[in-house]
Amino acid sequence: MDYQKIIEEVYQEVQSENKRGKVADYIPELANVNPDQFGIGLVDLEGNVFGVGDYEVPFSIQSISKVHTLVMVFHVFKSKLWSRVNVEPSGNPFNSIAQLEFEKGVPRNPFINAGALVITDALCSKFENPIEQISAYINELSGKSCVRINSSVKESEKNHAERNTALAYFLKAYQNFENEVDQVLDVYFSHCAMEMSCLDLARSFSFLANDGYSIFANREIVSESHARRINALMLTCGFYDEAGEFAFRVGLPGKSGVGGGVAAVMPHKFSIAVWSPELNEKGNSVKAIRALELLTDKLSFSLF
Ligand SMILES: NC(=O)CC[C@H](N)C(=O)O
Repeated sequence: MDYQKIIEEVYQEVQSENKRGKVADYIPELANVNPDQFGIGLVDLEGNVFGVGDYEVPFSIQSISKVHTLVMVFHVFKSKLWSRVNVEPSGNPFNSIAQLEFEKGVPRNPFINAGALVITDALCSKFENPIEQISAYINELSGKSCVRINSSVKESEKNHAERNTALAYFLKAYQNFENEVDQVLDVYFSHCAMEMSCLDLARSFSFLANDGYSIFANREIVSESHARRINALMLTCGFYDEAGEFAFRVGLPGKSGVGGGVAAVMPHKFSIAVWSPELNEKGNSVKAIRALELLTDKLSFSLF
């Protein structure tokens, strides 16, 4: 399979269609990125890498980091975690407050903000220095030291943290939050403000395409059955209230972030990350989703 040729074709087609969206500005620092950037990085299970466009430019991974933090806790907490977070698609925006109250403080899934805050809280209970642990973990998955926390993005989000702070206090009111709200939010904003390139991000997701074994870390990260469950969660919940649409159009487990990135896996074949900062109204990258749709069309396979 000539992945390089295929992603170059996809890149050209998406560029010529030039579908536009709007860069996230509720985190003001994110609005300062050049909206024309666009990159695709793909890694196969032998470790061959393929890339086109801005695939080596670091960008803000935002909610894609929720997959890494979930994996860290999945391993440690096993089934106990699932009394604190559900595994159902939310059908609501990622920062919905109404749904959390309606469901009595148990978030729908680990990828909406409320669920990710529970996961980050669990990491704070487990580790003395969670930020360092998360960075080291992602570096290990990528097989190199590539994670950098952009402190301007972190501070920018901290200064506009009303909704996430409200979600954290709601969780605390329902006794689903063990640590101090400010401490957990600081760790959460830090992992959202991590920057990586498409290529390094694709490397960090490779184990999910490979039954849990990372060829970059040279070890089993999670068991084969856990890898299947994490992929199921990405397929059903990875794109918030657009998860159905992504499964319909693309058909791969994946996760988006408001920095404009999408990471996805084709089990037993490859992992891929696509980045373009302009978003649709659901907070997902317009060009990244289109690129993945064209890719699975050209490959004539997806999960289905
Ligand atoms: N969907 C996202 O990428 C949201 C992440 C962002 N840091 C937030 O908490 O709002």
